Amino acid sequence: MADVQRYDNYIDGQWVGSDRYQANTNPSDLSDVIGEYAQADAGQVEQAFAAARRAFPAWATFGIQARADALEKVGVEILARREELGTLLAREEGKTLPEAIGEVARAGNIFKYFAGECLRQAGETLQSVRPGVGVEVTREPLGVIGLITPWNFPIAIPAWKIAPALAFGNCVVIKPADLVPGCAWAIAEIISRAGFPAGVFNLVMGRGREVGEAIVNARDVDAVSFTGSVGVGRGIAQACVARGTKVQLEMGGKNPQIVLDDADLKVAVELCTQSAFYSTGQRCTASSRIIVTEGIYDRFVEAMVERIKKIKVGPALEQGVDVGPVVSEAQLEQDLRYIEIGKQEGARLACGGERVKCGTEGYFLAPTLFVDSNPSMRVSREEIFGPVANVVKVKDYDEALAMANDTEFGLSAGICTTSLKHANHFKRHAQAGMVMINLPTAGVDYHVPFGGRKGSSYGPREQGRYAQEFYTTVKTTYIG
Ligand SMILES: NC(=O)C1=CN([C@@H]2O[C@H](COP(=O)(O)OP(=O)(O)OC[C@H]3O[C@@H](n4cnc5c(N)ncnc54)[C@H](OP(=O)(O)O)[C@@H]3O)[C@@H](O)[C@H]2O)C=CC1
Ligand SMILES: O=C(O)CCC(=O)C(=O)O
Repeated sequence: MADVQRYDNYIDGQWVGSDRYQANTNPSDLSDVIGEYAQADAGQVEQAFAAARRAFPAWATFGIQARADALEKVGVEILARREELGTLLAREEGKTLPEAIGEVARAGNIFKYFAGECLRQAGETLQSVRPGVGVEVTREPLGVIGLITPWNFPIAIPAWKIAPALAFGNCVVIKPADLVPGCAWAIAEIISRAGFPAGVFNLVMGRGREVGEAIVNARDVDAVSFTGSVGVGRGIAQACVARGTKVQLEMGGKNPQIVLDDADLKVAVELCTQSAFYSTGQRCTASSRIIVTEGIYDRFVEAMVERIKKIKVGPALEQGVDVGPVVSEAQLEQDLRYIEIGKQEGARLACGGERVKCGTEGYFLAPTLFVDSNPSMRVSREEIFGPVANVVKVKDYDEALAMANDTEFGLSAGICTTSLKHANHFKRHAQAGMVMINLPTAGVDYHVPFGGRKGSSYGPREQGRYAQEFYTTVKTTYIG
């Protein structure tokens, strides 16, 4: 471990070391240590907030051209380094290299998009109901924002929280997931050279129980944006609401993917494979709940199993690999536990279910499909967050729709059909924040709203111009 590089926190424009460092390990090859990353303590989190608070008044009124230029610079550099950063992402998280490069490109484009948003901020001018009085409605930054991000999108999710926060004039303290600090550190390093004043952006790495909680409970935090598990998200919401701190949560999903009798079978199989297994199923938009009408059910299951057998599982950086490893031992244990639960509940295991041996020691799991499941099984109701999906047979569209909506979540919902009538009806009646017609439930654009209903999300949407709802506050001015 002698030549493993150490990476520090970034506070008030300085790289700050720690007495504790955590190894960042490659889930495709446990002998590969990417680096050692500083673990912040509560004192450093406090310093980061104090620096952000000091920087806020000047940043809030910084010229919009200079703000846009700095964000544009970050986006351009991320895009220029997409292969290098994609390799880092694939190493630390386990996405395949093409997926990882795609995610890096998404992050670069997000910074460029929000560079443009700096210049597009607009208000409204109205007449007052009182003669001779004018009314203006404008938006202002909130102050200092705490950002807590998960491991499954190590660069895109930090980007889609950092970029709007800074674009709209806020200062930031971010804690990335301890499993994958490398990409967030790389963003911080780029930001450190892009022209932002000291204290505007701060990176504090470490465990959620320590650094995450210190962010949520910081005296100086004006708002918290979180993506991760339902349990942690709800705890953060309670702490924030108790203090009147604005909060935004993106959490789990149990996204339904309906396949109707009239679907194009090839299209249906391909998009269900994408939804369930690509990115190792580790997406809150993944679909592990495939609902199929009885006329196509047998043909669908047979074709799906054939397709899954062609999926190549292996190290994320190996050419031709479709599905990389599970991110960690804990997540692998969770996936295997659900596979056992599915078997005990009486779902039929059509393929997968076991670990896969590759040339390196890593957390490889075969894409797993349960069939003949029923909707009350835990594998049909609970988020697994791995390459594990199950298929349920229904009579017709009406039953499929009712089953799709019968969940505590509401992030993404998909339908595969050639019927315009059913597609239109589903678009209107699916209880989800995002609806996909003849497309996988996962895989979203960066310039349009992202978020869900029910237990999946809380607070305003992320991404695109809708991001301003969370990152700004509205002021109404009356002019006599
Ligand atoms: N919706 C989504 O996009 C995601 C959903 N999940 C779901 O969550 C499950 C568990 O994954 P996991 O990584 O443990 O998710 P967590 O919710 O634990 O982690 C998300 C982020 O929150 C931090 N965190 C953890 N505990 C606290 C806390 N008490 N206060 C403040 N921040 C905290 C984590 O820190 P750290 O991990 O560094 O300790 C991480 O940065 C998955 O199996 C999946 O079902 C997971 C990831 C993304
Ligand atoms: O499907 C996508 O493109 C985004 C998914 C996502 O944001 C998540 O899993 O947290």
